[in-house]
Amino acid sequence: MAAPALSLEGVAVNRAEVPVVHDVTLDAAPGAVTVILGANGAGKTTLMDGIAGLAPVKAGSIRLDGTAIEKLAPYKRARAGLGYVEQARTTFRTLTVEQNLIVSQSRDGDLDTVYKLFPELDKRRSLQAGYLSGGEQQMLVLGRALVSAPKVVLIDEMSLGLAPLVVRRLMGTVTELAGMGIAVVLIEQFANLALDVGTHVHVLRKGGVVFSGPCAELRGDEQRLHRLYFGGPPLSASTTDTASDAADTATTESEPE
Ligand SMILES: Nc1ncnc2c1ncn2[C@@H]1O[C@H](COP(=O)(O)OP(=O)(O)OP(=O)(O)O)[C@@H](O)[C@H]1O
Repeated sequence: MAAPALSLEGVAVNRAEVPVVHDVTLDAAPGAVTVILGANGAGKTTLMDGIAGLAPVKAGSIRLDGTAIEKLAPYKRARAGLGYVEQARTTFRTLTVEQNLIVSQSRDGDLDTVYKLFPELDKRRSLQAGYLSGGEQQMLVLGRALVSAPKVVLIDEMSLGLAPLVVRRLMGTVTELAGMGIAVVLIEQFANLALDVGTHVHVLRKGGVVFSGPCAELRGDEQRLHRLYFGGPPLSASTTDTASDAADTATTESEPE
């Protein structure tokens, strides 16, 4: 694997003084999609907020291209190359599509790349963002992350409330972002869609990582995913053995306390 663009070691994140995420260690490689899965309330958004500086990191280290960022203000993390596509799908509704992109643009950011990726936005450059459809707004949010010329993009539940066709279209875009050399970290409610575009996956339960391994190992295995999300009796030895044999990189699976 290439040297990680984003590297977390022993990270703990609080919400309103309450410990939510604990001891998370993971890497995200440039040019790859790293998937974070877990049930509602597992701590996925809290982890993303911790990485972006919107929730306090109480322990551990977060490195972006080798530089520690866990103590930096959110805007400094953004400047260092961290893009964050939040669940809230925020745009400046009264600004045009183009103005929305310009306010997020960094010196190295390129609007043409966004318009090429999203011809829908190209056609609506002069339209106020508030008039865009849900899918187009999500494209604009992704576009805003892209014009900041990021090394890493965190994407939190971009499919929320969107039609399946639009979600598939956006998943294709995620692959294209990785193709540009960006390290993408993807949280997604539709686990199988995420596992299709991802290379590595980490499953969170009760704020801790209970599985880390190749996406291929969990793809299509609803039973195993369900057990990882919610706990339960261990799978039969033969099932576990087969899955482990298929893995081409290290897999770890553990139970939270
Ligand atoms: N601002 C907050 N103050 C206190 N507790 C919070 C706050 N935000 C989230 N939590 C709690 O932290 C835990 C993790 O929430 P989080 O949103 O990170 O989970 P998630 O895995 O992203 O869930 P979902 O898939 O539903 O978005 C939950 O128990 C939640 O109630």
